[in-house]
Amino acid sequence: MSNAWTLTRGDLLRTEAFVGGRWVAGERRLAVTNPATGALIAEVADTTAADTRTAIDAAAAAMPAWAATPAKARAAILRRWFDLIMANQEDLARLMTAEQGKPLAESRGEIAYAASFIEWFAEEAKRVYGDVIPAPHGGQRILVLKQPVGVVAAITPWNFPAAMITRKVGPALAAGCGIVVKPAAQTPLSALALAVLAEEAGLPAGLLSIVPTSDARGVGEEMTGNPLVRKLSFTGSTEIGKLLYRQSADTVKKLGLELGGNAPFIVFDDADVDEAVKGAIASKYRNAGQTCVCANRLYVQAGIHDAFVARLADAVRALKVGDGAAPGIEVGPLIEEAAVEKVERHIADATAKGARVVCGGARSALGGTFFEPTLLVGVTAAMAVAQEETFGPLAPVFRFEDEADVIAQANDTRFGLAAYFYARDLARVWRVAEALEYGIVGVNTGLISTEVAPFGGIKESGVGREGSRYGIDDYLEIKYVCMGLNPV
Ligand SMILES: NC(=O)c1ccc[n+]([C@@H]2O[C@H](COP(=O)([O-])OP(=O)(O)OC[C@H]3O[C@@H](n4cnc5c(N)ncnc54)[C@H](O)[C@@H]3O)[C@@H](O)[C@H]2O)c1
Ligand SMILES: O=C[C@H](O)CS(=O)(=O)O
Repeated sequence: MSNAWTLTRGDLLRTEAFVGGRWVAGERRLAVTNPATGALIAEVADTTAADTRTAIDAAAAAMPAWAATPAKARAAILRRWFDLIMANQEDLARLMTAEQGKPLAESRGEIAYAASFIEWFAEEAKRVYGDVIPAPHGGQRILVLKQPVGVVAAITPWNFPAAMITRKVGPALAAGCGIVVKPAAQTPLSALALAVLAEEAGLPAGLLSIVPTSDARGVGEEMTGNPLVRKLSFTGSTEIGKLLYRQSADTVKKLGLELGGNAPFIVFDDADVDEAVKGAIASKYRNAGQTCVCANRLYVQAGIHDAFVARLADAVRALKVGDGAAPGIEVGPLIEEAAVEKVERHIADATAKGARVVCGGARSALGGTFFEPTLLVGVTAAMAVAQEETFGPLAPVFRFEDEADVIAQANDTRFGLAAYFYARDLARVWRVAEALEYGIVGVNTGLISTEVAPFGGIKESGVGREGSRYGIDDYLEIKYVCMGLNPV
């Protein structure tokens, strides 16, 4: 590892791929660099579609014994994995900050969040209940069984290199499935380290594979085309989600799609302004604005607009930008140059159409992919930020007059993942929470991420839910058994 850190457990920095229970070096290598410094961290095995096929075959072979394992025994292995992840939280956080760039405090938080899905689904594994239904005819028994869906393929993004993986692997293994994971090429190290600990926890060989690759298209085609794969779980952009949706049609796979967002963040006149500012900072600038549930549009009612903007500007200016490995850093680098260019494009488009920069607005003097936390006012629906997901540290503020108007504006998007609003009038809270067309609504809070709640979007933000007691359903098939008791 070529940056300043050392790991307590050096074996957590794995560069081989984990394929069908074997660590394989592969013929090609994939470079992993630190977005804060540009330094090479490691070169990992660059796997192929053939490796993915091998992993799928291994998962199919390992599944029957795993599905036949008593749920309590499966749960015990998942629990041991949870314990190992938490025992190695610091090393895993350092790896994550090195490859993804988020501040170390956020990485520690993500490791705990990622582990919580393993803990949660270890418990859910023991509660996969069926039904016995009163038969309409005598001499019959009607049963409903729930069985594992089959081999699962997962494709995950770079912005949450651990949590987006355990949010899929947890329920898959709990349900009795095997799973093959293709992490983002930018952040494979966290995924491989999780596999080291899964193996240590006693997960039987073949049930989990991690296939880093520079050939996302080829591996994706294997995952979506291989008939042994019965479910595809994807987290990433809506554009790629639609592509994978189409590719999965020929083998009629179950799909879990966690896609892009365009979250409105609405502040009504009766809001607690200080709390709203705290929520806006938490929602907008977490992971340098690179989360699917980041506030993407801030709507502020006319009566408190100026007071809110002034206090938000003070808070934005106070954010500490730098290498996430350094103490006290709150905003790290963006993942790559293209991400910075998108933020610049959104700012240029907005200011050209009349918006004003209150603070930030340009690349950081730190250079590289660091960008100044930015606040714009005078933003309108005619600007790109109104319809496109910025995925960077840019907060565009729209002024609004009345509730019906702002709900119409907030819902005027093809996305429907997360929305937030601050208000204290109880009738308004109910009206607005029910009127917003989103899978997730935060009321008087900017942070909604937890394993106990169903996470997912509507419209072009996706299909299905992850986490919560609902999250295991998509990894199960329902079988109806009609049992005649009068043998002919
Ligand atoms: N809804 C959610 O829970 C959620 C969570 C995180 C990120 N996201 C979204 O993801 C996007 C940012 O992440 P990203 O840049 O990694 O997204 P992305 O869609 O570019 O990549 C996501 C994953 O898909 C893979 N991929 C890319 N092209 C592929 C192809 N042709 N076939 C198969 N796989 C392919 C990538 O290698 C990566 O592993 C944003 O839109 C964000 O909103 C959504
Ligand atoms: O980027 C999307 C993730 O799902 C964010 S989180 O789960 O809300 O932390």
